[in-house]
Amino acid sequence: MSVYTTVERTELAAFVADYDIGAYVSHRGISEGISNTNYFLVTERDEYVLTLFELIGFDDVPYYLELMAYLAARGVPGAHPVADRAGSFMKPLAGKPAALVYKLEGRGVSSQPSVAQCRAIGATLAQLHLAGRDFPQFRANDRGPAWASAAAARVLPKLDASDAALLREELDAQAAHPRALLPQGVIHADLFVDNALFDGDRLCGLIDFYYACTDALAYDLAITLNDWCKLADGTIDHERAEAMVTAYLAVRPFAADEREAWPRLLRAAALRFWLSRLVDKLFPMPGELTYIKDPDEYRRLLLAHRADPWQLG
Ligand SMILES: Nc1ncnc2c1ncn2[C@@H]1O[C@H](COP(=O)(O)OP(=O)(O)OP(=O)(O)O)[C@@H](O)[C@H]1O
Ligand SMILES: N[C@@H](CCO)C(=O)O
Repeated sequence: MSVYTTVERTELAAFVADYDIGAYVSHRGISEGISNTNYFLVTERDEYVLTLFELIGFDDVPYYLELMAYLAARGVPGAHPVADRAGSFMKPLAGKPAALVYKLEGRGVSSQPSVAQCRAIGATLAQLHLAGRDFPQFRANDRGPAWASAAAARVLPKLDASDAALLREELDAQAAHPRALLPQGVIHADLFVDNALFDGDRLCGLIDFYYACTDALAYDLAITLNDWCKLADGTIDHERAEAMVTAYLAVRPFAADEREAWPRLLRAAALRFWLSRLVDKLFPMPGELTYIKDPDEYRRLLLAHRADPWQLG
């Protein structure tokens, strides 16, 4: 359920009147999604998604919306925010930061996407990285190395000896090769299967840019690959993975240092979600909107990448 803030018809009709999008017709809550309140909104002119940000503050929301507009203007298929008559993408609604984006066609894909879908995501991620190169704003990764050390300090006392050793070893291995030295740019940072809409094998667009930041570009491909290409047993489906990487590299070839770092980046990406899921599981926040996903999925993936490093030829 993802309607945390209820908005009444009259309130929304007044909100819509600040935009040049035709008069309010109807709205209904969207059940998918975890962090924000989302509604489908119909006006006399078109259909939109209205998001009320539950966990992101007024100061932070504009970065994401301006990035989404910037990427969409450069042809990256994805959610495109709508500006109000004053030119702003964000407006307060029910005391929360809120935004309208154009509704994309398509629907979410299954947890085991097709090879063609993986290829489309690889190519589009590379396109996003190229399009974002000159985006003028910088945002540090909230889930970067400093966060990882702090998160590890919290969870380590609660892990068994073997998991604690794995976590310590992996953090040390990653710290010895800082990703900050690799080519940097805007990354999506959470391009999981639930953040892309497809019509069959045709990609309609990317959504949920709310972890986007500046970080190593190749790391973003590693995050994406881990989710799109993982099998239920925690190993990687090589056919899907090859398709995604080949499609990415055809648009944006890796530099030599990215190729060398690749096996380590796959581990870094697995570590990041193992850690965030561990924190959510071990320190559930009463009343907080956290849906707990299985940390073990990512521990298994980390172990698989350590046992079978993928060296790019
Ligand atoms: N631009 C869009 N066009 C069509 N549908 C959208 C769009 N944006 C969001 N949706 C729909 O709304 C659902 C929830 O969106 P989203 O995943 O961004 O939720 P969230 O709560 O903001 O994020 P998260 O799930 O990461 O916490 C999506 O699964 C999708 O069905
Ligand atoms: N994609 C994340 C949750 C939302 O960021 C995960 O699966 O752990």
